[in-house]
Amino acid sequence: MGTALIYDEEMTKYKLLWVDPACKIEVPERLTVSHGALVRNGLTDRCICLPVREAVDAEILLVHSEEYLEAVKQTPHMTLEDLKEFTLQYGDVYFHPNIYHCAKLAVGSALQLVDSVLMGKVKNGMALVRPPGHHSMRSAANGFCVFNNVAIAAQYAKQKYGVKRILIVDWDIHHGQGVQYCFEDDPSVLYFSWHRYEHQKFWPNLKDSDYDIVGKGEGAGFNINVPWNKVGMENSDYLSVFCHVLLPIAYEFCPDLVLVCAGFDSAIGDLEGEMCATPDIFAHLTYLLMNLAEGKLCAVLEGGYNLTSLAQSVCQTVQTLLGDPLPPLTNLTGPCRSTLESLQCVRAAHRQHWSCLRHAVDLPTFEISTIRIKSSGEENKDEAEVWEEQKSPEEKIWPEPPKRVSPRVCSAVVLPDGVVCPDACERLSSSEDLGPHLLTLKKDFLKDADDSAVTALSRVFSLIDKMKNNEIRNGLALVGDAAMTMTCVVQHVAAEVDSRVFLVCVGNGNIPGHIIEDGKTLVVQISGEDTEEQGSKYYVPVCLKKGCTDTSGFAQAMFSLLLPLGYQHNPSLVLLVRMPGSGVCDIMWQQLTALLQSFAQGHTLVLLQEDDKACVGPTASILLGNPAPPLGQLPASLKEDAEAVERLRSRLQADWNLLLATAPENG
Ligand SMILES: NCCCNCCCCCC(O)(O)C(F)(F)F
Ligand SMILES: [Zn+2]
Repeated sequence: MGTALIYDEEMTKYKLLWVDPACKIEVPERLTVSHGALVRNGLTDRCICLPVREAVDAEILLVHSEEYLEAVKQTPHMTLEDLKEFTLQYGDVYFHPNIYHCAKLAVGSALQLVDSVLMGKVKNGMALVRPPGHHSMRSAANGFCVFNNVAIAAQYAKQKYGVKRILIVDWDIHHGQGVQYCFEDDPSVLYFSWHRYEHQKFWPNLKDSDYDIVGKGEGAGFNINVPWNKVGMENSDYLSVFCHVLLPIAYEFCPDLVLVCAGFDSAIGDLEGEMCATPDIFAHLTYLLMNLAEGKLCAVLEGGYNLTSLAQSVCQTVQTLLGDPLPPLTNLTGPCRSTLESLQCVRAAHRQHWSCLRHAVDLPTFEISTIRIKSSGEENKDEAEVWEEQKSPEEKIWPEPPKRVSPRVCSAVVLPDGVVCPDACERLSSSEDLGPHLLTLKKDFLKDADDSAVTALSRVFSLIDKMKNNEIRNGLALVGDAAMTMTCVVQHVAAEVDSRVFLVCVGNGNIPGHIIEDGKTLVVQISGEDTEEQGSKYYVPVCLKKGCTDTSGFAQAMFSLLLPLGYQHNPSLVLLVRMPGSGVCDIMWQQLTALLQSFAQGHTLVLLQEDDKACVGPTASILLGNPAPPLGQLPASLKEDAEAVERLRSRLQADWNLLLATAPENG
């Protein structure tokens, strides 16, 4: 199944007709440059382009009041003066004779996208729309928004398809208060938003946007606000919020559909957001959401005002939806202090609502956001602050996101004769010669191994060589001795200068010390064996009381340990080994295999032990880019497991600061 793209140039046919500094950034070119970039990068040809349609009244009334809809209906016939008059009743928004038509198309585009995903015609998609939607409320336009495209899409999905749980992720730099108000008492819609807040000093200046607003009544816990109290946030900040807040809760919630308020004013270069995250971060944010709801993800454009970073971010998002390998994220320096304070506060506010947070170390709730803004007048600001505001933020520059090339072959496999090669995988031909390096290895490691083991190892090595040359994206090998093969592979790869291996070992089995000491190989071992005391900076033994059968403990280790470590290690190869008798369930194994494709541009080598040949099919399915099945709503993990993971994180976070989720006590 493909990726839908919905766009129509009709939605460029309205603009600001008078002087209004607050609205002048919302221009038609936002859509034309975004779509133009997709065309130029050959991405529109790879998508399924769906036609737009106008939303009908009944669909708009899923969220908005009749009186508001009636009022907006009058705008096409208004004179310029009437339009100005009409606009005055709302904030930071403008009307135009054609905006009602475009607003219906924007809603209709979102609904077309939901239809095509939920009817199984496409696997995911993006709608490039204007006017945006997430600020508009039941009876009010606001913040360039007329109808709440994504909120209507959520209600529509519930009503028409009986969707039980919907996750809305709003990565626009502004708080989508319209979405929050629409679902604040609704436990079937989990709304997550991060937004520039600066202790309520930033638009829309609402106390309702703070971290302690968690939803009401039945909806308590289903509204997550992550305030950015400083500008200049980077990729590390965004990733740490995904790893330590959004993903654990989202997996516990287990949505049937994911909607994204895809605003790109949170990217570098945008004068509204003033953040420093680069466009390629959206490739990762999109990917991290694609293993929820079996990949049913609908992204709808919201904001984004720097036409260069907007176009690049849109392309990064669509390329990920199409299944292209993710770009490497370099120099992740870890979250800043302000982010840690926000993380700490949000996790504290939601602890009582989500079991994944229940055992988090005791979290004092910072009073950071109770620093109320002094009375809004200038008189309280010292001249430095006033000057600061008047100084225009300097022109940001950033590198063009790297090209993301899909190798000719996605998945290559090495299987013993008699084991069927899964569809769409390429079996490595047995003609591969025994590389020279092997003969030395044979002496060192394989002296007593039989020829079939040596042959299998030579083929595994050629899988690695093909990944290095980007001839294949990933590989899977069914071998006689997974542990021995693992050791040889690490040895082989570590011998190369700029190689770094991320070894994830599921199940019991000892990891030879010598493969860890050079700092090029980071090992995370998830098992039921208590090997904690042997931990080091590069060897992270996660031991789960009930072993790998415990999905909650396993999932928690995945998000709060494995993801941050993997991002910070930034490997050139991911080696995923399933030890015999690990007890890990297939779905968890598939989720892990999927998640690890965030690293090394998808160059994952999976090693399975021969008697695990039943895992070949399910593993290959994920390596081929199919979404992992849902884990189901996750119960609380065992207290001692959660505490064990927390102890590991606190031991490791000095070396790996993406693990941090609380602000250090000292000043
Ligand atoms: N310096 C100009 C002040 C502008 N204040 C209003 C900002 C509205 C943001 C709208 C948006 O980006 O959130 C949307 F996604 F809805 F388009
Ligand atoms: Zn915005």
